[in-house]
Amino acid sequence: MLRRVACWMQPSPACGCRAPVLPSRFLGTSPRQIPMDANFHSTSFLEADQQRVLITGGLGQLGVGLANFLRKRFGKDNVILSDIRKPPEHVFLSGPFIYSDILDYKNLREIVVNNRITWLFHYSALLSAVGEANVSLARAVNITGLHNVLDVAAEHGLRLFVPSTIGAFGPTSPRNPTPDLCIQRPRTIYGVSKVHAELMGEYYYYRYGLDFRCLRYPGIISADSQPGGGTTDYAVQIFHEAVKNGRFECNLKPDTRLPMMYIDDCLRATLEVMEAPAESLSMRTYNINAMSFTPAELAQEVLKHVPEFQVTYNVDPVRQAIADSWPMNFDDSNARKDWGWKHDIDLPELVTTMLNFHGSENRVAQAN
Ligand SMILES: NC(=O)C1=CN([C@@H]2O[C@H](COP(=O)(O)OP(=O)(O)OC[C@H]3O[C@@H](n4cnc5c(N)ncnc54)[C@H](O)[C@@H]3O)[C@@H](O)[C@H]2O)C=CC1
Ligand SMILES: CC(=O)[C@H](N)C(=O)O
Repeated sequence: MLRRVACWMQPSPACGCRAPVLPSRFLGTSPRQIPMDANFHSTSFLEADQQRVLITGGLGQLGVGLANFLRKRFGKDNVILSDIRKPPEHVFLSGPFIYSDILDYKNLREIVVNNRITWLFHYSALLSAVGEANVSLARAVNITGLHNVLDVAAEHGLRLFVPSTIGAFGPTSPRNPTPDLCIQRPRTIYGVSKVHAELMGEYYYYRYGLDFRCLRYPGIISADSQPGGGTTDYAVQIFHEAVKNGRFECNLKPDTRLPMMYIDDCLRATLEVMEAPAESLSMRTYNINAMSFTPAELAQEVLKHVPEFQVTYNVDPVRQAIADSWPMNFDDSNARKDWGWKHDIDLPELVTTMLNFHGSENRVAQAN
């Protein structure tokens, strides 16, 4: 018995004992358990080169950008965006879109089978602030939904990417900097569900051989998509308001320091870790980082381009309490060492890029 348990505690089944079996719900109506090496989902070598990708929760801040990015790599028709919301026309016309509710296991399985999916990027989630406003929904989507995704991925031999977050740490974690491995006792349902995702993914890797890969993202800043209800949202909204109104009311205190990243770096990191050779990964979950700033520092940088810009502060106590428990700086040295992670965009380039985007949008809007 002890020998069997020890087998799935090792990353590779080198000990010569039986391959691990899949959890029982993989078997549909059959009571039998099928060994993982049964190979009933085998693909030819040629097919294995051409990934077929599914993105869940793809209509949020990050999913459409990820789809565009992956379509350049794998071809438009090989990347399917999915969500429970109705896509805007430009997204619907830009490539395959499908309805997928991650709480519906059979629907998820049908999509994976019918589309011969090989890689799954699991983006569906309720973020930190909306999660606190609706804990039971956050628990369902972020935890039960994850279980469905893990099972489908393990059953069909998918490579699975699940993003985690700086929010997976809490007030008892070291905050400046926060290493990959340390105490994780988050105080939000979002953070708790992400720690759960990290641990379950790692467990499925050791137990069932699931190729689970996970990055802890900092707050992500994007120009052409809106944030979905998080604590770091201010760092996206500030640019829109600076260009449109010349002023911004910030819901965090001026000295609240958080790790942040421009979306292009985030999406590149995501593809890089998915393409990294398995032997280069010493862990299944990595911190990634680019920059770290406070609202006051960000406002100062914006002021260099918009001299009349004014910031006021009207602190949201829920978001402030969350931010005060999160990392201030993120230690991503393992990602840099293992698979060569390197960010491109620092604060000055971020501000120029964001203001240029919103400036040109504004000029187009005024001209029309
Ligand atoms: N945006 C950020 O700053 C960061 C994001 N992340 C993670 O990256 C992922 C993507 O983030 P965002 O795009 O910002 O999130 P978002 O909140 O903007 O989008 C999440 C999407 O999930 C969908 N969704 C909700 N319930 C669903 C269900 N039952 N079935 C299928 N889809 C459902 C929503 O309709 C929404 O389009 C999330 O897992 C998030 O935790 C991690 C750290 C930072
Ligand atoms: C950092 C995140 O995970 C997200 N943007 C949030 O603020 O909830």
